[in-house]
Amino acid sequence: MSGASLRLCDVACLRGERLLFRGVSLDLAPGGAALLTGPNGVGKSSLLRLCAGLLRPYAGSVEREGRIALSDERLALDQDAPLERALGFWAGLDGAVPGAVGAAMDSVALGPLAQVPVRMLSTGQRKRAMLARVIASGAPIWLLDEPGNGLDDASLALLGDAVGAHLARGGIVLAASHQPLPLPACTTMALGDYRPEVAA
Ligand SMILES: Nc1ncnc2c1ncn2[C@@H]1O[C@H](COP(=O)(O)OP(=O)(O)OP(=O)(O)O)[C@@H](O)[C@H]1O
Repeated sequence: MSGASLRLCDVACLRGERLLFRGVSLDLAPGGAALLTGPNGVGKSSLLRLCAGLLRPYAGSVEREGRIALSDERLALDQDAPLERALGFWAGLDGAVPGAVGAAMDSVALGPLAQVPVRMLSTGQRKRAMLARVIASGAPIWLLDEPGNGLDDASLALLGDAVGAHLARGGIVLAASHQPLPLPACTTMALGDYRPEVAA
Protein backbone atom coordinates (compact mmCIF):
# COMPACT_ATOMS: atom_id res chain seq x y z
CA MET A 1 0.00 0.00 0.00
CA SER A 2 3.08 2.19 0.06
CA GLY A 3 2.27 3.97 -3.21
CA ALA A 4 -1.22 5.12 -2.25
CA SER A 5 -2.11 8.79 -2.05
CA LEU A 6 -5.11 11.08 -2.08
CA ARG A 7 -4.65 14.76 -2.90
CA LEU A 8 -7.24 17.48 -3.12
CA CYS A 9 -6.10 20.87 -4.30
CA ASP A 10 -8.33 23.94 -3.87
CA VAL A 11 -11.48 21.91 -4.53
CA ALA A 12 -14.93 23.47 -4.89
CA CYS A 13 -18.20 21.54 -5.14
CA LEU A 14 -21.36 22.65 -6.90
CA ARG A 15 -24.57 20.67 -6.44
CA GLY A 16 -27.96 21.63 -7.78
CA GLU A 17 -26.74 25.14 -8.66
CA ARG A 18 -25.46 25.66 -5.12
CA LEU A 19 -21.80 26.05 -4.23
CA LEU A 20 -21.39 23.86 -1.15
CA PHE A 21 -17.74 24.53 -0.34
CA ARG A 22 -14.57 25.82 -1.90
CA GLY A 23 -10.85 26.01 -1.21
CA VAL A 24 -10.59 22.47 0.20
CA SER A 25 -7.07 21.04 0.09
CA LEU A 26 -5.96 17.77 1.61
CA ASP A 27 -2.92 15.58 1.15
CA LEU A 28 -3.02 12.03 2.51
CA ALA A 29 -0.02 9.72 2.17
CA PRO A 30 0.30 6.08 3.40
CA GLY A 31 -0.78 5.94 7.04
CA GLY A 32 -2.64 9.25 6.72
CA ALA A 33 -6.20 9.81 7.91
CA ALA A 34 -8.65 12.68 8.09
CA LEU A 35 -12.11 13.09 9.56
CA LEU A 36 -14.54 15.45 7.82
CA THR A 37 -16.95 17.00 10.25
CA GLY A 38 -19.85 19.41 9.93
CA PRO A 39 -23.62 19.63 10.15
CA ASN A 40 -26.11 17.85 7.92
CA GLY A 41 -26.02 19.13 4.36
CA VAL A 42 -22.63 20.85 4.55
CA GLY A 43 -21.30 18.53 1.83
CA LYS A 44 -19.39 15.74 3.57
CA SER A 45 -20.86 12.97 1.41
CA SER A 46 -20.35 15.11 -1.68
CA LEU A 47 -16.66 15.49 -0.85
CA LEU A 48 -16.29 11.72 -0.43
CA ARG A 49 -17.97 11.20 -3.79
CA LEU A 50 -15.55 13.67 -5.35
CA CYS A 51 -12.70 11.63 -3.90
CA ALA A 52 -14.23 8.44 -5.30
CA GLY A 53 -14.48 9.95 -8.77
CA LEU A 54 -18.30 9.80 -8.71
CA LEU A 55 -18.58 13.60 -8.89
CA ARG A 56 -16.41 16.13 -10.67
CA PRO A 57 -15.02 19.10 -8.80
CA TYR A 58 -16.44 22.47 -9.87
CA ALA A 59 -12.94 23.85 -9.37
CA GLY A 60 -9.62 22.45 -8.27
CA SER A 61 -8.34 18.91 -8.65
CA VAL A 62 -8.60 15.48 -7.04
CA GLU A 63 -5.74 13.04 -7.56
CA ARG A 64 -5.58 9.45 -6.37
CA GLU A 65 -3.05 6.67 -6.49
CA GLY A 66 -4.42 3.30 -5.49
CA ARG A 67 -7.78 1.58 -5.36
CA ILE A 68 -10.67 3.04 -3.41
CA ALA A 69 -13.29 1.39 -1.22
CA LEU A 70 -16.32 3.56 -0.50
CA SER A 71 -18.82 2.83 2.24
CA ASP A 72 -21.84 5.13 2.19
CA GLU A 73 -25.50 4.86 3.14
CA ARG A 74 -26.14 2.18 0.50
CA LEU A 75 -25.67 -1.35 1.82
CA ALA A 76 -25.01 -2.78 -1.65
CA LEU A 77 -25.20 -6.36 -0.40
CA ASP A 78 -27.60 -9.03 -1.68
CA GLN A 79 -30.39 -8.97 0.92
CA ASP A 80 -31.32 -12.61 0.40
CA ALA A 81 -27.81 -14.05 0.48
CA PRO A 82 -26.08 -15.20 3.66
CA LEU A 83 -23.66 -12.52 4.80
CA GLU A 84 -20.51 -14.46 3.92
CA ARG A 85 -21.70 -15.11 0.37
CA ALA A 86 -22.88 -11.52 -0.11
CA LEU A 87 -19.48 -10.22 0.98
CA GLY A 88 -17.76 -12.86 -1.14
CA PHE A 89 -19.45 -11.50 -4.26
CA TRP A 90 -17.75 -8.13 -3.80
CA ALA A 91 -14.47 -9.67 -2.65
CA GLY A 92 -14.41 -11.64 -5.91
CA LEU A 93 -14.90 -8.50 -7.97
CA ASP A 94 -12.23 -6.72 -5.93
CA GLY A 95 -9.74 -9.54 -6.44
CA ALA A 96 -9.44 -10.00 -2.69
CA VAL A 97 -6.97 -12.53 -1.33
CA PRO A 98 -8.34 -15.95 -0.21
CA GLY A 99 -9.63 -15.79 3.34
CA ALA A 100 -10.14 -12.03 3.18
CA VAL A 101 -13.89 -12.23 3.80
CA GLY A 102 -13.57 -14.48 6.85
CA ALA A 103 -10.84 -12.32 8.33
CA ALA A 104 -12.82 -9.15 7.68
CA MET A 105 -15.97 -10.57 9.29
CA ASP A 106 -13.97 -11.68 12.32
CA SER A 107 -12.39 -8.25 12.70
CA VAL A 108 -15.82 -6.66 13.09
CA ALA A 109 -17.26 -9.53 15.16
CA LEU A 110 -19.56 -10.80 12.40
CA GLY A 111 -18.07 -14.28 12.12
CA PRO A 112 -20.96 -15.92 14.02
CA LEU A 113 -23.44 -14.31 11.59
CA ALA A 114 -21.74 -15.60 8.41
CA GLN A 115 -24.75 -17.74 7.42
CA VAL A 116 -27.44 -15.22 8.37
CA PRO A 117 -29.23 -13.58 5.40
CA VAL A 118 -28.28 -9.93 5.03
CA ARG A 119 -31.91 -8.80 5.37
CA MET A 120 -32.01 -10.13 8.93
CA LEU A 121 -29.05 -8.08 10.18
CA SER A 122 -29.65 -5.25 12.65
CA THR A 123 -28.74 -1.65 11.87
CA GLY A 124 -25.38 -1.84 13.62
CA GLN A 125 -24.63 -5.25 12.12
CA ARG A 126 -25.33 -3.85 8.64
CA LYS A 127 -22.95 -0.99 9.27
CA ARG A 128 -20.29 -3.47 10.39
CA ALA A 129 -21.01 -5.57 7.28
CA MET A 130 -20.26 -2.51 5.14
CA LEU A 131 -17.00 -2.06 7.00
CA ALA A 132 -16.20 -5.74 6.43
CA ARG A 133 -16.74 -5.20 2.69
CA VAL A 134 -14.26 -2.33 2.76
CA ILE A 135 -11.73 -4.33 4.79
CA ALA A 136 -11.99 -7.40 2.56
CA SER A 137 -11.55 -5.35 -0.62
CA GLY A 138 -7.85 -4.86 0.10
CA ALA A 139 -8.13 -1.31 -1.29
CA PRO A 140 -5.58 1.07 0.20
CA ILE A 141 -7.89 4.09 0.27
CA TRP A 142 -10.97 3.87 2.48
CA LEU A 143 -13.73 6.44 2.11
CA LEU A 144 -16.12 6.00 5.03
CA ASP A 145 -19.35 8.00 5.12
CA GLU A 146 -20.82 8.15 8.63
CA PRO A 147 -19.14 4.87 9.64
CA GLY A 148 -20.26 5.27 13.24
CA ASN A 149 -23.99 5.52 12.54
CA GLY A 150 -25.91 2.89 14.48
CA LEU A 151 -22.83 1.47 16.22
CA ASP A 152 -22.75 0.80 19.96
CA ASP A 153 -19.63 1.50 22.02
CA ALA A 154 -18.13 -1.96 21.46
CA SER A 155 -18.65 -1.66 17.70
CA LEU A 156 -17.20 1.86 17.66
CA ALA A 157 -14.09 0.39 19.30
CA LEU A 158 -13.90 -2.26 16.54
CA LEU A 159 -14.19 0.49 13.94
CA GLY A 160 -11.33 2.35 15.61
CA ASP A 161 -9.24 -0.84 15.69
CA ALA A 162 -9.91 -1.54 12.01
CA VAL A 163 -8.93 1.98 11.01
CA GLY A 164 -5.80 1.80 13.18
CA ALA A 165 -4.76 -1.52 11.62
CA HIS A 166 -5.34 -0.18 8.10
CA LEU A 167 -3.23 2.91 8.77
CA ALA A 168 -0.48 0.76 10.29
CA ARG A 169 -0.42 -1.25 7.02
CA GLY A 170 0.12 1.97 5.07
CA GLY A 171 -3.52 2.52 4.15
CA ILE A 172 -5.32 5.86 3.88
CA VAL A 173 -8.65 6.73 5.51
CA LEU A 174 -10.97 9.64 4.83
CA ALA A 175 -14.08 9.48 7.00
CA ALA A 176 -17.05 11.81 7.34
CA SER A 177 -19.22 12.19 10.38
CA HIS A 178 -21.69 14.70 11.78
CA GLN A 179 -20.81 13.50 15.29
CA PRO A 180 -17.48 12.92 17.08
CA LEU A 181 -15.85 9.60 16.15
CA PRO A 182 -13.11 7.82 18.09
CA LEU A 183 -10.81 7.22 15.12
CA PRO A 184 -7.06 7.00 15.72
CA ALA A 185 -4.55 9.41 14.22
CA CYS A 186 -7.09 11.45 12.28
CA THR A 187 -6.69 15.12 11.55
CA THR A 188 -10.07 16.85 11.60
CA MET A 189 -11.37 19.07 8.84
CA ALA A 190 -14.48 21.12 9.67
CA LEU A 191 -16.12 21.43 6.26
CA GLY A 192 -18.31 24.32 7.42
CA ASP A 193 -15.18 26.47 7.40
CA TYR A 194 -15.09 26.09 3.61
CA ARG A 195 -18.63 27.27 2.87
CA PRO A 196 -18.49 30.07 0.29
CA GLU A 197 -19.81 32.67 2.73
CA VAL A 198 -17.12 31.69 5.28
CA ALA A 199 -14.24 31.03 2.89
CA ALA A 200 -14.83 34.21 0.83
N1 LIG B 1 -27.86 14.94 -6.61
C1 LIG B 1 -27.97 16.12 -6.01
N2 LIG B 1 -28.41 17.20 -6.67
C2 LIG B 1 -28.51 18.39 -6.09
N3 LIG B 1 -28.20 18.62 -4.80
C3 LIG B 1 -27.77 17.57 -4.08
C4 LIG B 1 -27.62 16.28 -4.64
N4 LIG B 1 -27.17 15.45 -3.68
C5 LIG B 1 -27.03 16.20 -2.59
N5 LIG B 1 -27.39 17.47 -2.82
C6 LIG B 1 -27.38 18.57 -1.87
O1 LIG B 1 -26.04 18.83 -1.52
C7 LIG B 1 -25.99 19.25 -0.16
C8 LIG B 1 -24.92 18.45 0.57
O2 LIG B 1 -25.31 17.10 0.67
P1 LIG B 1 -24.35 16.03 1.33
O3 LIG B 1 -25.12 14.75 1.34
O4 LIG B 1 -23.04 16.06 0.64
O5 LIG B 1 -24.19 16.63 2.79
P2 LIG B 1 -23.67 15.94 4.14
O6 LIG B 1 -22.80 16.93 4.82
O7 LIG B 1 -23.08 14.61 3.82
O8 LIG B 1 -25.02 15.74 4.94
P3 LIG B 1 -25.46 14.64 6.05
O9 LIG B 1 -24.68 14.93 7.31
O10 LIG B 1 -26.93 14.89 6.19
O11 LIG B 1 -25.14 13.27 5.46
C9 LIG B 1 -27.39 19.09 0.42
O12 LIG B 1 -28.01 20.35 0.48
C10 LIG B 1 -28.05 18.20 -0.57
O13 LIG B 1 -29.43 18.46 -0.65
